Amino acid sequence: MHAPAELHGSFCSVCSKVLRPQPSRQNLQPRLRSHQRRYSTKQQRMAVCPQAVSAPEAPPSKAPPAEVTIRRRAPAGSSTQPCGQFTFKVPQNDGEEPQNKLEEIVWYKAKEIEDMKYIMPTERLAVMMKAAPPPRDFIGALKAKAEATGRPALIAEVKKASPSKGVIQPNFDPAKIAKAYEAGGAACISVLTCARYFQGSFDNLLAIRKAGVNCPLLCKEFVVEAYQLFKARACGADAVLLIAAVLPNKDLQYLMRAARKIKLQILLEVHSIGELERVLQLDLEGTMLGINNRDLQTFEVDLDNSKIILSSPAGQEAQRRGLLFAGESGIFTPEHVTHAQQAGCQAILVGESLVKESDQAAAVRQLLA
Ligand SMILES: O=C(O)c1ccccc1NCC(=O)[C@H](O)[C@H](O)COP(=O)(O)O
Repeated sequence: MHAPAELHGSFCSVCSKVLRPQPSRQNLQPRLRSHQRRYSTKQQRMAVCPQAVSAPEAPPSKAPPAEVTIRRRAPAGSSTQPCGQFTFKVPQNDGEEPQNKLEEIVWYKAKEIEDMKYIMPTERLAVMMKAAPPPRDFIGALKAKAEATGRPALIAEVKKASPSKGVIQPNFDPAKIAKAYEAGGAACISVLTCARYFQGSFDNLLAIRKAGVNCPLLCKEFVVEAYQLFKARACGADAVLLIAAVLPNKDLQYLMRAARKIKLQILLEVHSIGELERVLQLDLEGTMLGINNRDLQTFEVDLDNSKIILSSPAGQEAQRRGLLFAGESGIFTPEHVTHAQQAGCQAILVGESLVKESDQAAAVRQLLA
């Protein structure tokens, strides 16, 4: 099978976007601005992207709302990267340390994706994707459950370990856990696929889908490239997580379009008002929003985060537009579920409090009581 037309072409090794040959000066501006955001000095930008040498500086945009910036790391190895008609010089940032855990994870992803592509080139993945079972309506399942029960619908997470808690469930059988969640009344299942930081895997996604779990599946990954979307769909995912703190709007827009092409729905995660304001500028078709109560830099959980964000003008605007919200992280009790509901969430995403129990079906029933 051929990848969708838009996905043909070479990826820029610096910003992971598809590069089209000979862009006009006008089309160059958004990409330039994205590089300018990532590399603070002109000197750094020129080292990274030769286009920046010949093109004029982008005009300063309106002051952005305060939000987390995760820097993208250049691939290790050669100082030049061939990329279609272009050759990019990449900074040799050996010895530079990530500023926080999220940045560390995102930097590691570049290397991980390189290895994944070596093991399974995109062409083979495309064949596997074609053979995958048809996608199910993730957002529809949440809406239907919330309407039927009058309570937030549950996305129950298959999560063995996390950077903040270490191993949460040593007795980890992903398909068994997913079946228990379904039996307990979960509307959807989230599957962490990140191996290094969560001891997850894409094989877990595949195993859960093959075990006959009917709930739609979310691939919980730190997506920075379209390759990961193909992998998610090939392994039976119905939706995929995109994190606003990790991706600037240009990258989000591109990945969202790529996801729609392969019929993956999107859970777009924000954790600040600034991020919500920013993502509301995007085309959000086939997308629901998640509000993470966990600060992904400090790991601190504040259940009021959903309320603060949803009661802001941007939160009100999103609700007027009929967008579905999930409250994520730190939900342990039925009172916490009510708290999320009162904040305006029609769904909740819960991992630790359910997965650590030996009877996960009972844990789901108790949480939703
Ligand atoms: O869970 C973490 O420690 C973590 C650290 C860094 C980035 C992401 C992290 N978690 C991903 C999630 O968003 C949670 O797994 C999910 O919201 C469920 O949270 P919880 O119910 O608190 O397990």
